Amino acid sequence: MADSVVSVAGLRVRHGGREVLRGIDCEIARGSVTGLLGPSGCGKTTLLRAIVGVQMLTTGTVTVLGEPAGSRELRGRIGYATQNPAEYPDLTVAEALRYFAAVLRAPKSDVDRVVAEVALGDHADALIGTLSGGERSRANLAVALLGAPELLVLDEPTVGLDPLLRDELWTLFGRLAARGTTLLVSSHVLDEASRCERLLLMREGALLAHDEPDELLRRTGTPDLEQAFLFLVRQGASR
Ligand SMILES: Nc1ncnc2c1ncn2[C@@H]1O[C@H](COP(=O)(O)OP(=O)(O)OP(=O)(O)O)[C@@H](O)[C@H]1O
Repeated sequence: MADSVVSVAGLRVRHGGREVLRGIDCEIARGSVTGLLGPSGCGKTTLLRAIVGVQMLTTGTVTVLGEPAGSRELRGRIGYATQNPAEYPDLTVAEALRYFAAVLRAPKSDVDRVVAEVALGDHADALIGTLSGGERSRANLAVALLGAPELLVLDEPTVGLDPLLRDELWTLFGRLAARGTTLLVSSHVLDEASRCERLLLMREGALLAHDEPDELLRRTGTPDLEQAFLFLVRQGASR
């Protein structure tokens, strides 16, 4: 791919004697929103961790922004929101963001920007320990947006959010991509897939497809992405 931000080749990862990534090859283009979709336990978080550079690889290579994943040079160029963030219940949202902005050497003005982007303005002075689940996941996302990283890796950022907030976040992802940010967003909700420019469909540690949503529907001859996923699973099973 001409301008690929992430390039994964022959990636295998074992956890406790079991192979959880079984030979992944994929490329992610600059300024795109790529959805990583698949059922719980299929290996999405392990793949994201490999891209962010915090996962031991068994074999294969992962290159990010031209550097091996995990390189020092990549610090500050990647934003990562995990599913289980470290939480600071005794800090307010703004205090926690000011702390992370200092650690990441992001400008102070970033705090107000990211609070507005995740629509947490009314809760900026609330203690994190008092936030609802959805507010907490938006605070977590705000940390990943500090410093305007080139690549954003978001592990299930919309879990527990109501449909309106989910829609607002997907609109934000589109806006960030339009500015040139590359986003890789995992989800196990297939209806979110239609909001992505490209999809990585995953099952049992392998990629079933790496396509645009429309192309996937055309290729499988199915009316929606859920049916397309089932078609690909059954096709794989019958081989
Ligand atoms: N540190 C670990 N040690 C042993 N097994 C692990 C470890 N981390 C993950 N696994 C296993 O690897 C598999 C893939 O896990 P992973 O978290 O990557 O899946 P996932 O698709 O992100 O799931 P979910 O959507 O539920 O978060 C699972 O079977 C999980 O139990």
